Amino acid sequence: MKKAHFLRGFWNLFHGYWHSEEKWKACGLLGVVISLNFAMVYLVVLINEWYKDFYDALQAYNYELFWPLLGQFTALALLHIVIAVYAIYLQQLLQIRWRTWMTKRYVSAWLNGQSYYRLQVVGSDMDNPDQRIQDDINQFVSLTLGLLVNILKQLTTLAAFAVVLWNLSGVIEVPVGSWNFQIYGYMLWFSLLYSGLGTWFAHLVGRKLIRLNYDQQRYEADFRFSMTRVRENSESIAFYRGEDAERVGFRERFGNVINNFRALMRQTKFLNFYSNFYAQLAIIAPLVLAAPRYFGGAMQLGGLMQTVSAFGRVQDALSYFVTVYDTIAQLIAVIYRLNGFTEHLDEVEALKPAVSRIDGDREELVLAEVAVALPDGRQLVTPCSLAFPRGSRLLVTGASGCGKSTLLRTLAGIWPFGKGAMYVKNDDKVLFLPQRPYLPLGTLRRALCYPMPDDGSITDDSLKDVLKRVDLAHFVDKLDTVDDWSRILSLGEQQRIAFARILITRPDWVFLDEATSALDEPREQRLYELLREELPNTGILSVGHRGTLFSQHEQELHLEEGVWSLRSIKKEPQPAV
Ligand SMILES: Nc1ncnc2c1ncn2[C@@H]1O[C@H](COP(=O)(O)OP(=O)(O)OP(=O)(O)O)[C@@H](O)[C@H]1O
Repeated sequence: MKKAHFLRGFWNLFHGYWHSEEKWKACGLLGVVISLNFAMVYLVVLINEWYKDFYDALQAYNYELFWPLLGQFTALALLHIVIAVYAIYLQQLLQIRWRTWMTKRYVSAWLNGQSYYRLQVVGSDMDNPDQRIQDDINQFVSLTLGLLVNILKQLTTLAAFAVVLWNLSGVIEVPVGSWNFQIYGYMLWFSLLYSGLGTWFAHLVGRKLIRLNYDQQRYEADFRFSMTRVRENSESIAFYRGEDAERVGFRERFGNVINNFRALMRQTKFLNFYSNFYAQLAIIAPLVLAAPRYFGGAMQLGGLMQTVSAFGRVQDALSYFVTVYDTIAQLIAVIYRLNGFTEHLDEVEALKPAVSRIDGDREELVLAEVAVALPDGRQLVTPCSLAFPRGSRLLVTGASGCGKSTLLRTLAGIWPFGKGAMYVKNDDKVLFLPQRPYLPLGTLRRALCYPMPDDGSITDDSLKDVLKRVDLAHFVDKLDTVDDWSRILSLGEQQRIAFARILITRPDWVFLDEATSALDEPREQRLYELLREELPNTGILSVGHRGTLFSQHEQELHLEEGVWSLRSIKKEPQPAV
């Protein structure tokens, strides 16, 4: 990612929370966290001064100062402990608030306008939205806050100890030929040079980690996702005895995880060699540099110890960017992924529904020039204009793959390719039933009421009554049983639950996409008759292949190679009983 892209990407993700309704609380909390960190730096400066007094007292065998100085240290250390604990606690508090805010935003963007579905339709869901929301937001918030607070803390440390080091360094004379150069604050210059070079080398070694970290997360998520799919489709795979095929898939995906991790290990090894070497060298460097002044008598033991400690602090502060390289690499990868996800969400959000619902005062449902296309622009159904009176029944037929389900998706407003309008009466309820009903996790009551909340607004008696009507009387005592109902109920039973939902919702129009495909024919007939008795004014549009469906409908909309035709269905005379 280019630097400008990275900065823009960072800003896109960062600024929202800090301009939100929570901004004042967030700024207040951040202010306290930063102040506590500054206080810690101040205490470390005091401890550094204490070093001088303490070692000078030791060198002078001054026992009278020994205990008071230890007492002073204890007080400083205790204060430091309390501040350090609260600095982290409050930083975590800010982190959880920020994460909550961002997660809410992303979850609602993902759910709004059926983006979760559209991402799949346009093929952009390859990159695991669940991981973006659950893991990447968390990482973004914790890494950003950590970096922000630490950078400020290290800069303050640098400034404070640069002054200390400058004052302690004195002057060193460097003979060059016949000249004697006097260098003021030479220890400070040396530590700046040392860390500057260190950071640059770390960049050379560490930059490959950015891409590798990004890929690692992606490969891990793909591997996890492939296993989730096996769990979700366990029965089909077990019937096919598809274990070997799955094993091959797992091996490939896990192979990607491992190969990338090996590359990551190699690169991290180089970086670790380098950063450890760098850190060890930083221990002896100040001793070597201060030695001439100490042995020359210009500095006491206290001064030497204070110098070593101050050099270490300046060193730590400057080399923060060396040790933190890995974190920055991770943050860049997270920013890259989250921005990619945001862009995909924006793209699908910009896709308007192909067919818009227009509310009016007509008593019928009217399709005006409804045409359906595929994502690549090919036309699937040519423009179609029809009117259905309230309570009428239309059967959509046609060869497999001709576009029946896609026509229903278009009318439901979830398919973004095509055009036209659907006119319905104000506030008419329209319900769409897919072939495989979705049953949420939880109680049977919740599955039955879905997508309405199971808040008790529908009485137990009416739920039980509906269950009996759709031939699920044996489940009436299980309304409050929590389970994965899509695993327990057969597909036919799930389809009967979906019919039960129609009776509960009482829509004005219902669109059924092969919603009885798993039922035996007598049951299918009974359910359609039940709808006729209970909801005589509800218009029904069904998609299906079965011949038995004809007797339940009045008209047939036949699709053939994108062209539609409408005909009435003649009722066969009923045999005399
Ligand atoms: N997301 C998509 N991207 C590209 N093509 C798609 C997509 N979804 C569906 N199609 C194509 O659209 C065509 C119509 O599919 P659709 O599911 O509407 O057929 P159908 O008539 O309902 O078939 P069936 O009777 O087998 O259920 C198919 O050729 C299918 O491959």
